[in-house]
Amino acid sequence: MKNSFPQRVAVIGTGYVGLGTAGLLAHIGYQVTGIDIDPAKIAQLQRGEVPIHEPGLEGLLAGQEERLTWTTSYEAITEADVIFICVGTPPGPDGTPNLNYVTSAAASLAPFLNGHAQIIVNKSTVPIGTGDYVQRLLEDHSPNFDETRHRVVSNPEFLREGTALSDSLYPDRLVMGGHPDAVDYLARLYAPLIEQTFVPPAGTPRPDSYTRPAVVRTTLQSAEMIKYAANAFLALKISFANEIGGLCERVGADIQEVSTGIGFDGRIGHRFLQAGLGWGGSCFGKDTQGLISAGREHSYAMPILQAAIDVNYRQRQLVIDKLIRHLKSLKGKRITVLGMAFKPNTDDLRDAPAHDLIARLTQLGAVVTAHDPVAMPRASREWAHLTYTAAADAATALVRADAVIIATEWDEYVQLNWSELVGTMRRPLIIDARNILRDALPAQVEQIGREAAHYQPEQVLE
Ligand SMILES: NC(=O)C1=CN([C@@H]2O[C@H](COP(=O)(O)OP(=O)(O)OC[C@H]3O[C@@H](n4cnc5c(N)ncnc54)[C@H](O)[C@@H]3O)[C@@H](O)[C@H]2O)C=CC1
Ligand SMILES: O=C(O)[C@H]1O[C@H](OP(=O)(O)OP(=O)(O)OC[C@H]2O[C@@H](n3ccc(=O)[nH]c3=O)[C@H](O)[C@@H]2O)[C@H](O)[C@@H](O)[C@@H]1O
Repeated sequence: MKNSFPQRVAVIGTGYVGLGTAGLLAHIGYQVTGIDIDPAKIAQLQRGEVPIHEPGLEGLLAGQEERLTWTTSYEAITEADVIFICVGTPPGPDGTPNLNYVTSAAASLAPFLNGHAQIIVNKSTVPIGTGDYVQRLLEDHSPNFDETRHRVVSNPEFLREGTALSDSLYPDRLVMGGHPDAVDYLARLYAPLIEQTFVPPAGTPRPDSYTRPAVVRTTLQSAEMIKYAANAFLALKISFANEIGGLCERVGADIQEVSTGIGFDGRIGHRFLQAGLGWGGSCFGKDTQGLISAGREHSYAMPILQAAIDVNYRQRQLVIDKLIRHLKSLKGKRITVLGMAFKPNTDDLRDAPAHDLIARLTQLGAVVTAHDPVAMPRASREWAHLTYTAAADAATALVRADAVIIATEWDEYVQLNWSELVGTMRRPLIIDARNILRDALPAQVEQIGREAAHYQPEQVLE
C-alpha cells in the first residue's frame, strides 16, 4: 500500500450511511471528501446544512471544515487511500436490488484511480457477487487498474436510523470481507474504532458497558451475505412477534408479556420482539425481497422469508380491520394518523406503514388528518399523491376525530396528556398500533397482540 496507514478517504453517496461514515471518519482524524451526484444536497452540505434528520449528525459535521469537504466532482478519488461506496440500492419492481447507482459510482470513480494502492470499500447493501462485479467494472474503466493494488472490500453497515451515530461509534462488530491485505489496511483505518481510542463526540458518550467491537474478517461473498442475513433475521424476529401477537389477541394472552418472557432466554433475547405495525424503512422490506430474488436466480425457494414479509404487511391491514370493527363504515369518518416516519427520530418515509394506512383510509372514504414531529415537510414533497390534512401539532390533529391511529412511537406521543386529549375527540377511540400507552384512559383503546381489556373501554360519545 502507498501509505502503511491510510490518511485520505473519499465517501461516495451522502445519504444516511455516507453522511455518518464521512462524519465519523473526519471526527477520528482523517481527511474526508464526501461526493454526491445531487448538486442540491452538496450545496446544502457546503452551507453547513444537514439534508436529513438524524440526531447528533449536525453536531458531528459542524466544526470539521478543515477535515471534511463536499463536492460533486470525483477528482478527490485520485488522492484517496480508501474509497467508500455508500450509494442507494433500492428495490426494482420484482424485488431485485437496483445496482444502477453502484454501477455508475464504480464507473465514475475508476478513471480517477491512481497508480498507487487504493482500496474500494463497498458499504451499500448489495447482492452477493457485487464486490467481484465492481472489481471488474474498475478494471474496465480505469487506465491505472492493477488487481494487486486496487482491491474491493465488502464492509457492510449495520447502523439504524435514529441512532446512527452511536451505532457507528460503538458497533457490535465490524465485518470486512475481501483479500486479506486489503482487509488489513481497512482494519488500520478503523483502528481508533476497534481500539476505542477516539474522543467521543459531544452528545454521544460511550455507553457504560461498551468495550470494543468484534472484528469479523471474511471473504467478499460472506461479508455481503452477512448483511442480508442480519437484516432478514431481525425482520423475521419482528414478524414472529407479530404472528404470535395475533394469536395472543384471540386467546387472551398478551404479546408484551410473552416477548418479555421468551426474551430472557439468552438464545432468543429481548430485542426486536416488539409487536405492532411491523417493520418499515428502506432496508428490511428491500433486503428480505433482495434475498428472495437471489434465491429465485438459483431456483431456491425461501419460504420463511416470504412468510415474514406476508405477516409484516398483514399488520397494516389489521389496524384498518380494528377501526372497521368499531366504526363499521369509514366513509366520512375523521381519522387521525399520528406518526408518518417509519420509526421515531428520523424523517425517513421510505416504506413507512403510515403511508399505506393513509392511502387505504382515503380509499375507504375516511377524512384523514396526519401529524409527525419532523417528517411533515418531507411528506409534503414525497407523499404529494396522498390525500390528508397536515396538522400543526398532535393535539390539534385529535380535535373532533372519530379515531386516532398511533403509527409511530415518537416520544412526543408517549408524553401527550391523553386523558385530557381524548375529551376533544368526537369519539374517543385509540388504535395504539405501537403499544405505547400504559395508563388506563377514558377511551376505547386497541393495541396489538393484547386484549383491549388492559384499558378502560369507556362510553362512546356518539
Ligand atoms: N439507511 C440506513 O439505515 C442503512 C442503509 N444501508 C445501505 O446503504 C446504502 C445507502 O443507503 P442510504 O444511505 O439510506 O441511501 P440514501 O438514498 O439516503 O443515499 C444515497 C446517496 O447516494 C447518492 N448517489 C447515487 N448515485 C450516486 C453516484 N453515482 N455517485 C455519487 N452519489 C450517488 C444519492 O444522491 C444519495 O444522496 C443502501 O445500499 C442501503 O441498503 C445499510 C445500513 C443502514
Ligand atoms: O440495513 C439497514 O438499513 C438497517 O436496517 C435496520 O435499521 P432501521 O431500518 O434503520 O431501523 P430499525 O430500528 O431496525 O427499525 C426498522 C423497523 O422495524 C420496526 N420494529 C423494530 C423493532 C421491533 O421490535 N419491532 C418493530 O416493529 C420499527 O418500527 C421500524 O419500522 C437494522 O436494524 C440495521 O441494523 C440495518 O443497518
